[in-house]
Amino acid sequence: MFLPILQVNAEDLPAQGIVCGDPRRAKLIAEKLDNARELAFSREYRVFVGERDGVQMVVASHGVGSPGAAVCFEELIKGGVKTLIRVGTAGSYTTEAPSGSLIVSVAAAREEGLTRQLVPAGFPAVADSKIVDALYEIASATEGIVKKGMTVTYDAFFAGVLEFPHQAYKRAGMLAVEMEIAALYVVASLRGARAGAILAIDGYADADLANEYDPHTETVSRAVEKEIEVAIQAIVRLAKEERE
Ligand SMILES: O=P(O)(O)O[C@H]1O[C@H](CO)[C@@H](O)[C@H]1O
Ligand SMILES: O=c1cc[nH]c(=O)[nH]1
Repeated sequence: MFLPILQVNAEDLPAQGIVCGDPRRAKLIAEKLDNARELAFSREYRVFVGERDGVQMVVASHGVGSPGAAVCFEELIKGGVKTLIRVGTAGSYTTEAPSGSLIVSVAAAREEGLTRQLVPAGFPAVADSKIVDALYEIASATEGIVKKGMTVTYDAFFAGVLEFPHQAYKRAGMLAVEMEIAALYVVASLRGARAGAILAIDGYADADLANEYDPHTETVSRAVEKEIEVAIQAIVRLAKEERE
């Protein structure tokens, strides 16, 4: 089966993989695998396959925002991918998770437009608990701050004239905001796949992003490197558990 948007043959896809927003990050992840090869680079979707410790995995970029990302998730799952981990960046809601921290998302508030076109408002966007456990356990063995909790998926990045709901979500104890996890969790639930996500914090969500956003600092790069390795190891562990 040919997947027309990713421009990939389903036969080339293994049963598990990693997704991320940035096509350059997809290349960075693929470079950490053995026998990596690029399958396609169409629109924002750059797709590689490679392996670690005998476990094959796909690595695909999904771009910025839930609608485009959902197209990637849908086609990967249609192509036979059953386990997906998002490796992303996010703005923090708490001083306990400053820039460079890692967050494992157990569930996401559906503050985006895509999933309301797929499921009723009460449908939860939740991670697979085995993926959460694997990510959290592996990440906790690394140096630095690692937290596990709920995150928010929001469409708008730069503020307009309306208030963002960040203060309310902060008071409700949510950890961070990004733009695609709710889509990933809902699409995975609907299509019978399992998903999880790990995020590198690149600043505070209530900062003036138009002036202060910088995801390219040394601190963030180190956290992204770390979360990539955590996600690869989690994929290997989960695939090996499946085989047993
Ligand atoms: O680093 P990625 O995976 O792109 O994730 C975050 O960064 C982008 C915003 O700059 C959004 O896609 C957001 O979800
Ligand atoms: O969506 C995002 C991603 C990174 N940092 C943010 O503040 N927001």
